Amino acid sequence: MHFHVLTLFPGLFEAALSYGVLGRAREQGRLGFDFTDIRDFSRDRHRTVDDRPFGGGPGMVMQPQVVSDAVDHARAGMPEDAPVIYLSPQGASLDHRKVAELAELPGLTLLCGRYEGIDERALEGRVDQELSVGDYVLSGGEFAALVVIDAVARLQPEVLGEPASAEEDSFVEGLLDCPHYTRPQRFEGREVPEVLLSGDHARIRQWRRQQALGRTWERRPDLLRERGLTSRERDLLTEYIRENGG
Ligand SMILES: Nc1nonc1C(=O)N[C@@H]1CC[C@H](O)C1
Repeated sequence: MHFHVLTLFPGLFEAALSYGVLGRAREQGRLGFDFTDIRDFSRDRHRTVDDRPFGGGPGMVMQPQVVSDAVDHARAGMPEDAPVIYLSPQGASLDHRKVAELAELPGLTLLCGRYEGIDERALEGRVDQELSVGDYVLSGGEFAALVVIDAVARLQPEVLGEPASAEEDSFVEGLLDCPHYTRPQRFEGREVPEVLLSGDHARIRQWRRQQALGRTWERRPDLLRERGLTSRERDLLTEYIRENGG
């Protein structure tokens, strides 16, 4: 999968995408990245990219011509059906369903704003989707773009060492993840749940599913309401609630 990032700070991405599974996938050619400095498309000798907002008010707005030309440059090198996505609080909420949808695409062009944002005419003329990583305001779209890249890239085949782990992540089944343990068996007086030491894989699978159901019920009941439960899951959750004094 190929990503083209449009930003005023291309250097910010180099280090962030050089570590862990993403760094390895990049080295192995399983993920491709291009970074374009939006400022390269300014037409004045001061390389200006922003200006004061019409109607007054605080802050600055990114100019439509600079942004539009930068998007055109990026789009020319991307597959036809690679959407241009603008990161902004005004966008649709990024969730697992949206991530899974984006992961099916041949590529993504990610447009990162700064200041108060980008002139609306550039967005109307060049942007396919607006996405928000949360209901708060960041200083730029770059960290939001990194969230999208990480979440989408890890769903690509062979990016994760063990593909199964992507399937078992939180939200894949609309549930939060179960708790995880490693050595030592006893830490500060706390034991690893006996079932995980049993070697009984069917029992372990059931316990993990029950823990995921229970934690989702306790911490994110909204996800359960949205997802619904099979009768088997309902039985597991009922037993969890009984055993955990819910
Ligand atoms: N929340 C978010 N999800 O995606 N992007 C944001 C976000 O806060 N963007 C900033 C708003 C103005 C500045 O230009 C960049």
